[in-house]
Amino acid sequence: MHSSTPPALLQARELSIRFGGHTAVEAVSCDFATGTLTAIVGPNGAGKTTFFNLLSGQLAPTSGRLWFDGRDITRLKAPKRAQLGIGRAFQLTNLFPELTVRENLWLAASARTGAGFAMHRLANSYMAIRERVDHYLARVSLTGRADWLAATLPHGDQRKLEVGMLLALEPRVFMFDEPTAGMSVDEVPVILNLIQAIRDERDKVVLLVEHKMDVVRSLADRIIVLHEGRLLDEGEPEQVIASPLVQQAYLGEVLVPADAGAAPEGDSP
Ligand SMILES: Nc1ncnc2c1ncn2[C@@H]1O[C@H](COP(=O)(O)OP(=O)(O)OP(=O)(O)O)[C@@H](O)[C@H]1O
Repeated sequence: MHSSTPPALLQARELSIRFGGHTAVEAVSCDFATGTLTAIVGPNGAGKTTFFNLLSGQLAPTSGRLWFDGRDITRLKAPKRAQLGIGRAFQLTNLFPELTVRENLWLAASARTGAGFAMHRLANSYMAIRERVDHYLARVSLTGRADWLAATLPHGDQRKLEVGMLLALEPRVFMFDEPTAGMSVDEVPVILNLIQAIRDERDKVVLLVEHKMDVVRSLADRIIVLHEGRLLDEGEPEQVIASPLVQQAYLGEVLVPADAGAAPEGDSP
């Protein structure tokens, strides 16, 4: 009856969603344990974004169940899941362009507190939020631009602000959807370092949808591969990427670098 390891923080069980006659995600079951960074990969149209939407609550499954911290959250909508601690960075849609960087972070930081109307509690809460905003401003290297309107930031800084807002929400599950998409080469390491730092804290679940295999290799402890809506394989990145089944699913998309030195089949000495 008693298992030695605690159950994973987030557990998907037989999650499926159909759009009309098309099953975009089919009976996907997997666990996401605290302290791990899982990359969700797969060819175009494999169901990665749809699966992410099922986890964050943007979509409700046709069948299956989702558990968070022992609670069945299958029917909870995205805002409620966010409140429980499932935070997702969207591609810039979470920013308020007419507010400053500091104000954006303030909104995220204050979303976690419920100070009520008692003055002393409000003052304490105000000071705590101010401290957190300063902390997250520094963490995403935006202290010097705290008073800029979000709309006027360069693209890379907007992405940093978005990660900062996610950090300020202090979730237990961090979801990143192609976090470096559209960023210039010199901006990419800043975002990757931030994600790596979250991963290295080892007390969060980090989920990443990512096409770039070098990013996956450098960050992920584990990969899950979706193909035609199904879970094709899961495990350690190098092992999964090298699997013939996964290679075949990508139908010629290059997953293994040219220097991997794979000999043709049947070419044994
Ligand atoms: N709202 C929807 N209505 C109908 N079909 C949809 C809907 N959303 C997704 N699909 C279909 O479900 C399948 C999976 O799409 P999804 O966007 O999740 O794939 P993906 O792996 O994220 O692809 P990509 O890597 O190209 O972003 C696709 O065939 C897509 O056309």
